[in-house]
Amino acid sequence: MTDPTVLKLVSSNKCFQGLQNVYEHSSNELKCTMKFAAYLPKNDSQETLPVLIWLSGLTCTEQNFITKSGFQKYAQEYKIIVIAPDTSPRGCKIEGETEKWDFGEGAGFYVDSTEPKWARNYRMYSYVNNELHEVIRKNFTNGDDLRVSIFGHSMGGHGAMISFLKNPNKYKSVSAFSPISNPINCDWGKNAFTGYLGSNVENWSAYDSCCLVKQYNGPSVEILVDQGTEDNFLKSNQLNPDNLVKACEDTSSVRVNLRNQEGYDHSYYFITTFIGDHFEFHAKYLKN
Ligand SMILES: N[C@@H](CCC(=O)N[C@@H](CSC=O)C(=O)NCC(=O)O)C(=O)O
Repeated sequence: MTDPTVLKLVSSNKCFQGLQNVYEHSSNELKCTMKFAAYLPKNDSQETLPVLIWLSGLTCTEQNFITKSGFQKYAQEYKIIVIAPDTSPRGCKIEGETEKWDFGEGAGFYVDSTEPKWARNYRMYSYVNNELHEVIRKNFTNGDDLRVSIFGHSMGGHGAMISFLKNPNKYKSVSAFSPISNPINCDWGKNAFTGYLGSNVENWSAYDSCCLVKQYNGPSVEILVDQGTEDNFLKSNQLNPDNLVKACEDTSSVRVNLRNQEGYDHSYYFITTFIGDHFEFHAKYLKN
């Protein structure tokens, strides 16, 4: 086994005084080489900075968020390290892995697969919530306790929500852009969960935010969700944010602040418009 915390620097670009870096490392969870992006704000103090993990959507790599969202301005302003991993293992030579854009490579759905064909490599849930935390602790902090929050877009917005709801002790806050809110009830989710988790739908609820809010036992939380009203994936019932709002009505400990943003679509033009609000939201929790 190689040490996943040993990083190779792939690229480094100065951006808003800090550095936008991309690293490569050998993942034990995914059994392949993975890339992830790390924005490191300029930090003249000795203080360990808090961390925000971004999870991207279907078809993305570690590049989409860092090249399209313009988040670096806010990461430097609030002095928050931002980590953006790839969305699946790559190059595992699994038959059919690259045939579809919404399953396999680029579409790990942030679950730990149980179906034998995928179970060895497709473990994005454990990669994000365990291995990546170890990598961050060893490389980007002074050994201090981690202060980490999590957010994401679409498949990654849902990945952020389930990561938080299953690990309230690991994260300070959570937010999402256009999340696939109820995957067990939409075509993308049904297809991916059948492939990764098998056809027994009872096994799917462990990775569905609408089911998880009902079992949530952490401290009271508010999830910030931004959703564009002109989002084609909203119109084709892949996202279903109202199901999440409804699921939260039955619990007192999870509240969703769903902001329907008039005229915006599913793209990074939407994300870049509201990314500053999400940094302001997370900074409140990370700095306390
Ligand atoms: N190829 C697809 C569209 C794929 C797409 O829109 N992906 C979104 C995330 S969708 C949910 O997870 C995305 O973030 N794309 C990357 C980008 O840079 O925009 C199609 O043709 O419909």
